Amino acid sequence: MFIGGRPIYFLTSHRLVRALLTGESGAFTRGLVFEKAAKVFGQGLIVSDGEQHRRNRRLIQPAFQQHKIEHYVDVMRSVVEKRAGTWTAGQPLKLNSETHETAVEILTRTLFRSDLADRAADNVKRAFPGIVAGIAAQALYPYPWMEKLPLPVNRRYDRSAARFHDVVKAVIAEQRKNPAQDDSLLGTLISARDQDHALSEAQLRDEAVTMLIAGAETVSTTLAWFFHELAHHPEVEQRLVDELRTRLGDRPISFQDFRKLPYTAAAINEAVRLHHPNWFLSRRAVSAVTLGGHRIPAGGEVAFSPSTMNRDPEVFDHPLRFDPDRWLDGRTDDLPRSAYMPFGVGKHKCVGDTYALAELTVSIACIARRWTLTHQPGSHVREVPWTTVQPAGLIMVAQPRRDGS
Ligand code: HEM
Repeated sequence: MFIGGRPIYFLTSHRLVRALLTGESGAFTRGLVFEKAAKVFGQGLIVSDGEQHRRNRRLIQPAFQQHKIEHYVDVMRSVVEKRAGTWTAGQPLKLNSETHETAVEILTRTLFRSDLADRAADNVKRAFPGIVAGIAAQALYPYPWMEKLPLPVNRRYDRSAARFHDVVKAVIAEQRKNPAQDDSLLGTLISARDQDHALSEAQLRDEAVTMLIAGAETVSTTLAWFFHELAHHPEVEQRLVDELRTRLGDRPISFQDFRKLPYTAAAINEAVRLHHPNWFLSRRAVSAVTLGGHRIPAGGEVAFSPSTMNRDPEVFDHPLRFDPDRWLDGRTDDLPRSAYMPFGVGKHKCVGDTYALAELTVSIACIARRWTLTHQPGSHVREVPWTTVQPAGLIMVAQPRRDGS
């Protein structure tokens, strides 16, 4: 395929994608998609490469250790319960907006110190739409000079990115004054040291912005698709709610409960498979390389689509069917390692994978025990590839769940 006259080598084989991501096939850097987003991500993990990436990744990883996630789970639960507590019976909900606002709120409240999170959350939410539209539009421009045109989408992107950076910078300055006793994600990044190397102020800003954007878009769309599927599969919903009720009773969910919820975990895994948020990821060849029998020149762009790979009929039977049991009844036990890589592999594997699964589990447990969500009559849901694959037109109606239903 071609974008802006530039050839893109599109991989459809999961084995080749694994070889690409693990470096087995030769050396690759981040490539087109990520470079386009550097205006907002700066040199954050998702954009950087080489020694800088390796060093920063080592410093950032501890912020996602289990004991940290256990603490974030309490924050996640209180945010979701508060948000779902504002819904009223029969209220139509633009579900993707609901899940997005909730995800942004969770990220700001886990990332920033609690006394600074409120103001930051409001400003971050306001800047988000302009950033998301800007990233998506500029990634699709056929020619780089189009980014400089005074188009409304470009101007709004610049303004929103500047606002986003200012908010994050102000919080960092505040939190750096008093790093002791700071158990927020940013606090962990501020205190992180590796042979006396610490993250600079600009690096802290880039990493915080990266977490906010990479973390909110992915989880929120997955969650919206999850409830879309649940509404179409009442038998799955019933088993899920039964499991949540039997294993949790009326008590609030904690990190320790996760392993007691195998059916919930399988349903989440199935939603991530069927509705993977990333439809287009890329790399660039450092030097000429042969991949799947094709020669890719130095500088050649190579792309792949997790959304499409996860629907490969050679890997998954009835790939378009939402079927959590496929993860429980042995059908997927012998999949090759490369066949299902929802969080990627290799040095750029998702740093927030455990965080993401925790957030999905907590959100589902809090919402599904309290509400039944059904599609608003007449609503027509479509997949729209944007920064993630969006569920356009997803309007759902909330009804309080009755005992036994
Ligand atoms: C359902 C949720 C999520 C999915 C499916 C997902 C998926 C992925 C994938 C496939 C990659 C690798 C991209 C590549 O190789 O080019 C990635 C990277 C990344 N993700 Fe996630 N992600 C999710 C949630 C999150 C969350 C919640 C955060 C942060 C709190 C996060 C932060 C990142 C970062 C920073 C990277 C870049 C890591 C690096 O390059 O070292 N993600 N994610």
